[in-house]
Amino acid sequence: MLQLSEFPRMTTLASLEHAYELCRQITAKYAKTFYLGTLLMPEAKRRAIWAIYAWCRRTDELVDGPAARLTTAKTLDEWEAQLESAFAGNPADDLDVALVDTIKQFPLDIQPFRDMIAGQRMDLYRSRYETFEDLNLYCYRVAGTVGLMSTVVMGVQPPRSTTPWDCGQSQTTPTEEAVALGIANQLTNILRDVGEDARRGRIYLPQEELARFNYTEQDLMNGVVDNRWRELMCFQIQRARKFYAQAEKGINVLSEDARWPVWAALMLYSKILDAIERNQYDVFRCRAYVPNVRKLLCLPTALLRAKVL
Ligand SMILES: CC(C)=CCC/C(C)=C/CC/C(C)=C/CC/C(C)=C/[C@@H]1[C@@H](COP(=O)(O)OP(=O)(O)O)[C@]1(C)CC/C=C(\C)CC/C=C(\C)CCC=C(C)C
Ligand SMILES: Nc1ncnc2c1ncn2[C@@H]1O[C@H](COP(=O)(O)OP(=O)(O)OP(=O)(O)O)[C@@H](O)[C@H]1O
Ligand SMILES: [Mn+2]
Repeated sequence: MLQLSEFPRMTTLASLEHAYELCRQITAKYAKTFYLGTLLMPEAKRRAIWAIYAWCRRTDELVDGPAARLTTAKTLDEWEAQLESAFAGNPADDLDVALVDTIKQFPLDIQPFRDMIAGQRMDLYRSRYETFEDLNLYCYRVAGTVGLMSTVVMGVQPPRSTTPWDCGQSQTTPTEEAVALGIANQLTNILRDVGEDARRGRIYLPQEELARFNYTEQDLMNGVVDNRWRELMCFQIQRARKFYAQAEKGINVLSEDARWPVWAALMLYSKILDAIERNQYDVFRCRAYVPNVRKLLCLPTALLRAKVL
């Protein structure tokens, strides 16, 4: 379990190489889309993203994984204490060895990590969201934060269009765009998993919006796909796309070597929305996914966008 031991450590921790390898394996296993993106990055950044991914995944698993029913507020407090230790340079386990190294290599701020834990706390106590404002806060916490963490690792660089006399000016980090991509991804994830989540008692779609489209919780539980549902989904998809569009504007401010992976991740994840439309919004009976060939076919376009946009 994730409990911090009160006793001095008796076992030795993994080597740095092994710790990063474990993080790589977790990313490759759980997130094919993001893993593909990380393979397009230089080694040092890629390893750091794997370490962050492994930490985010572990945080998510506490409330979403197979042992989630054992998770209490205290578990999350202990997890936060373990995070504080990592930021103080003390790894509590093998995966933390990589995280501690990543924290040394990149100027990461602890706040987005804390905010993500706060997002998982919401999942522990909350299963309904009244307005989009409420849902937006949840999305910032569980996913916008990933954008903030990743941006620090990827770094910024002035866009190519910058005139020579601008050189040397400090580049502002595209914080809002990074958060927007996290939110876009999370909204996509919510739309794809609507049926699965409802069966687990969680409804992320704002209550206010269900009511506006005259679609009830009971309809959701029964997987009703009719005009009310299609119009509701169409509205949700348009909103997610606005967040993707906002995120796109920040990509050319990132370091050149990060632009291709981020374009790739953005394009691949947003294609899940296209898949939902192709399935005529029936997220209850058909899982919306992007086939591997389609993912690969996206890569040259993503590269082109990274080079010219
Ligand atoms: C290529 C790259 C830089 C990727 C970042 C990878 C990373 C560190 C991901 C962490 C994801 C994670 C485990 C988050 C925990 C909470 C959670 C589950 C969020 C959902 C992710 C989906 O993951 P999952 O594997 O569960 O998906 P499936 O359900 O299995 O399909 C989320 C949807 C959120 C993911 C959010 C991001 C990856 C943020 C992206 C933003 C950036 C990389 C910033 C880019 C910068 C600019 C300026 C645009
Ligand atoms: N190329 C595919 N062919 C057939 N089924 C697929 C394919 N991709 C995904 N699926 C189905 O969707 C499930 C999970 O897909 P999902 O889209 O979450 O992929 P993933 O591997 O978790 O990567 P990511 O979430 O990062 O896109 C698979 O277990 C499978 O049922
Ligand atoms: Mn997945």
